[in-house]
Amino acid sequence: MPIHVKSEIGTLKRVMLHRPGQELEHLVPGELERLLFDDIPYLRAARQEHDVFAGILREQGVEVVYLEDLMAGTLKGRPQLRERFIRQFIEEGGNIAQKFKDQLFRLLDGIEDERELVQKTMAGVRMNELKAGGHSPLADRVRPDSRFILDPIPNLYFTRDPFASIGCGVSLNYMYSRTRRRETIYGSYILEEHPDFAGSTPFYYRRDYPFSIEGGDILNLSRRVLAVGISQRTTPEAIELLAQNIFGDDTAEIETILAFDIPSIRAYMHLDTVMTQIDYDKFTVHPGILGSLRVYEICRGDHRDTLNVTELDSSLPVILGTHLGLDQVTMIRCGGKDRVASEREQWNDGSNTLCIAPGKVVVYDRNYITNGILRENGVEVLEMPSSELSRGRGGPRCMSMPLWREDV
Ligand SMILES: NC(=[NH2+])NCCC[C@H](N)C(=O)O
Repeated sequence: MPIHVKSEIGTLKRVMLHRPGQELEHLVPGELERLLFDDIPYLRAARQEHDVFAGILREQGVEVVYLEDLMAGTLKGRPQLRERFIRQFIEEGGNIAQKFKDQLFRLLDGIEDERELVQKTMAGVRMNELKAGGHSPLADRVRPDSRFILDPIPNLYFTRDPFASIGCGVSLNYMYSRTRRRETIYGSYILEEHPDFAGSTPFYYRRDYPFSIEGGDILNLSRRVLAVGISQRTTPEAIELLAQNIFGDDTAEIETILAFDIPSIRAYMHLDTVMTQIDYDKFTVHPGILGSLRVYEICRGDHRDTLNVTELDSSLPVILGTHLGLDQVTMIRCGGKDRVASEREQWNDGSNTLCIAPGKVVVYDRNYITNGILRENGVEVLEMPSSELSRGRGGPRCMSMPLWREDV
């Protein structure tokens, strides 16, 4: 089995990352909001930070695989698949891409090396790269060279979101924003065509389903319990479909899905932006969600495809404790008691820790107050530099997709 993730904390053995590329250099001020960035990271420094991240993981015995390499490996030596990929990519690239689809195809197909081809699809294609001319004489004058024929995909370094490992299967997601939808094309080719994955991975969600769901909302609490955020990105309808598919798969061990209804705002974005598990009995949490959080328990219904849903009325630590079989669960507040620190560190993903073994996490160095509190609670904290990567509003958990964790 190529995927095996039955907890949030089991020793991490294999993880998928994406090293930020040219797509970040294609961010421009007028497009930041649409492309879900708050600033333009300095690519060189962002890559250095990312390499430190990968280095920390390797030092801890984790095998790091890169999205771009898996994708290139999928296409290698398969001209028909390669052609299908390019055509699909252009097809889903929006209206302007349709207008220039033949030129785009020639440009992309002309890139021989698979890895370079994949990186080019990520980076986007500008008007002045096409030798065309004359097709949009008015638009060309109004919006010259800087215009993108194929948009860049700058959020790719958040590999957590387009697909999510659940047990031995995956949820291949339908993304909330148009700007992130093509990210899941890579996942679909890798999972369906790469020799290491093809044929052995059950899908619990598919990218052509109509309701949005993103990996940052999916937490593997234990082999039997999955937590999913209802958020800006993930709809309750998507969670119902996910639940039906999981419960319909006899090989899946999950018996309960907890749906956490978190406020639908950008600062909270995904469940993992406000809560992550860091040890058997410890979680980080943004205090902002504690008051108003509603939690629903979803189990198999009495008939095929039906679901039983109950609203739980206990507090968050009690709910987590009950479902993990623990007497007590410690919730560590991001930023501690200081409200300013807690809002600031939450904004910079202080709660978004990547747990690589029980009680051992990778975090951003800039969230020094939260990191100090984690240490006081006996957690081993491995810090990575974070000036540039944090500008994309995601932390170490968002930047990693575990493929294999040891069982706990
Ligand atoms: N799992 C996460 N929290 N991912 C963070 C993704 C950040 C990205 N800029 C977005 O808005 O989609």
